[in-house]
Amino acid sequence: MMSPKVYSHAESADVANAVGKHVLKLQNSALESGLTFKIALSGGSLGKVLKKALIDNQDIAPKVKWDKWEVFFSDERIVPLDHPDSNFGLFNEMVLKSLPEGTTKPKVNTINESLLTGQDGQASGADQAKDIEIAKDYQSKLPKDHKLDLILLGCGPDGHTCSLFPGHQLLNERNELISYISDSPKPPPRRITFTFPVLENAVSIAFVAEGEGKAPILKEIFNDPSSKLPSKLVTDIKTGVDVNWFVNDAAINGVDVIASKY
Ligand SMILES: O=C1O[C@H](COP(=O)(O)O)[C@@H](O)[C@H](O)[C@H]1O
Repeated sequence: MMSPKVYSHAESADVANAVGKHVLKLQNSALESGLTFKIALSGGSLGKVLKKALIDNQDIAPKVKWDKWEVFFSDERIVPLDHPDSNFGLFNEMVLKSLPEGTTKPKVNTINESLLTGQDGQASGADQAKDIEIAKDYQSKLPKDHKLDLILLGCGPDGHTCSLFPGHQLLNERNELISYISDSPKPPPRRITFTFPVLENAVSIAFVAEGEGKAPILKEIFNDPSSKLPSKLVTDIKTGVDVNWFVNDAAINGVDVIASKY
């Protein structure tokens, strides 16, 4: 089993710089042996980090080979793509819309909007059959070997990652690569998410977590070997995935972990 590496910096800009350098490293290594770089993104606070790392950082931005990227989402909310809750929408607003004119856009795999029900897809009387169809459709977009070069993850204050929540039955899902969830404790309730078989098959996984608000959950993840939090279970994946954490100093204050600079 590879042990997770933790990279910590005091400032947010330095965390973003470290994330950007890691993305470039994985991008370049993927393109040495293949035609595309397959990366999965998350929502939440990651959007701002991606903008700082891939758009604003002038050392990194010119080295991103957007035309060779194939983008997936580690989880997505069942809402239209321009809805404020959409993880694609966040990436679009923060990153895609900021790409310099003339840049060839990456191939971005979104949920199939035509399968949404109700005005915003979250209408009461939600259609479970449709959610299953949306998950299956998204699963069909994954690479055949369901191998992603890099999965960027967040860690919620409750320890959730992707849309895998503490104690939820989806933590045990082994048959589907993409599952739907209709009872997410964090709104919106209807989502789709990667399951463990996809996470376990990645080349590399990188968590990004910042702020003192994340310190209590990082304490549990790193100080309590018996923790069953989703982010802990992913950190401890034993299939040879290279797992890294990119944090700021405030997030690991009091956490029993040896961190280095990237
Ligand atoms: O709901 C979600 O939350 C997690 C964590 O978000 P953060 O803002 O605490 O970083 C995110 O990774 C996931 O993609 C999103 O759907």
